[in-house]
Amino acid sequence: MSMVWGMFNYKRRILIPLIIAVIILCTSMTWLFIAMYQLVHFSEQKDQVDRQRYNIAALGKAITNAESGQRGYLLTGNTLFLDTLEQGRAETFNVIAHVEQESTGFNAVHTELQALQRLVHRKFDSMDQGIQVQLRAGSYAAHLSVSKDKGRELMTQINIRLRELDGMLAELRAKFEREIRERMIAAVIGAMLLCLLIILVLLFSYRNTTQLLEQVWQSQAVTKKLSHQADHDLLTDLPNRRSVYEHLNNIYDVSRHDSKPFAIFFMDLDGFKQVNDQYGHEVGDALLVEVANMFRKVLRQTDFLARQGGDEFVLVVSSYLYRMELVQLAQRLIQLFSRPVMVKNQPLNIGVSIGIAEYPHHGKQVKQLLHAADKAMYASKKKGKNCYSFEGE
Ligand SMILES: Nc1nc2c(ncn2[C@@H]2O[C@H](COP(=O)(O)OP(=O)(O)OP(=O)(O)O)[C@@H](O)[C@H]2O)c(=O)[nH]1
Repeated sequence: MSMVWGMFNYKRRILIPLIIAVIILCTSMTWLFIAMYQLVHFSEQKDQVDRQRYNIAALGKAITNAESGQRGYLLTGNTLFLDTLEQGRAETFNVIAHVEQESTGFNAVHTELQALQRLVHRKFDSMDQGIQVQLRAGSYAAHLSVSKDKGRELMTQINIRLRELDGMLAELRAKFEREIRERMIAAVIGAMLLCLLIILVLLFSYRNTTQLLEQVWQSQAVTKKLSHQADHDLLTDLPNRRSVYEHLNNIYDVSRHDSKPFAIFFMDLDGFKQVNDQYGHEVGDALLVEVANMFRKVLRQTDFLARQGGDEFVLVVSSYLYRMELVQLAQRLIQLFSRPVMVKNQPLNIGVSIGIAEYPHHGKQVKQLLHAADKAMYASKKKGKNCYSFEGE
């Protein structure tokens, strides 16, 4: 019952902390997950911005290349320069396509890029115009200086746009770096919280498990003690009358099955009442304890000794071959009282009367055998005490 109550208490004690632990666990896991997700997201964004900045630099270079091709042609008339112009144009539009592709998600950059694209188209149109005029004129035309100025102005505007774009991207990069730093801190806090929680849960479960085990051990010890008390005599710690019947029934089953004999010694102390009367019950009790110890010393491990009640003891001998062994054992028991028993510095003169009954000679049932041994013990008393008798002899 106490164990069940202990288990109930244990459950109640762990339920609330367990719920709290689960809530903290879920929160910190979600926190950690979000922080990690954002960390990856912002890192990707930052990489995208870095690629954009690289593209912007490449775009400036490509336009300059195309322009140098155009200038070369205008100044020298060598058509090889037109190849440089075309390469520059192709590179420029290739980079613009890249930049456009990468600018999804950055609205401001996208708008700025569209404005830049318009300028680039105008710049190339102006370059083409210059080339057309030169082609028609057949040589370097002086009026080309007008379109040259226009081209310069467009290039200046393009460069301004490119710088602005780069500035915007640099700001975006710094923003993403800040976000990444914050998410990293959040992730570290989440991980630490998780670790702390795991340690707390481990400590908590260790403590509660230990307590539960202690409770179980304690209740097992109590149960064992109670069961021992139920089967044993409190004074001598010998098995009690209840155990005698239990043991005899077991021995009887085995002996009947194996066709082996066993013997019951019914022993009653002689002169015990006088010790009680003369020295008091305390000394009488101590004498009973001392007698139990003296009996134990001369018995074998297979022998079973019990206190039947008062100054009566029962001994069950289950492993012997000849009756002679029983006689020798009875004589050894009687011999124990050949000298006074010393109890609380008092020499006490007592003896023991023994009645012996054997299975199967003196009875085929446990009750019958016990009765026969008891009867034989009375025969010993009648014979003058401090001796042994076999039933019916
Ligand atoms: N001190 C003590 N005395 C007990 C206990 N149980 C029974 N007695 C006493 O033991 C005595 C047993 O009586 P008897 O067996 O007639 O006494 P006895 O002097 O041995 O007499 P015989 O058997 O005829 O030799 C009684 O006086 C009981 O009161 C006990 O646990 N402690």
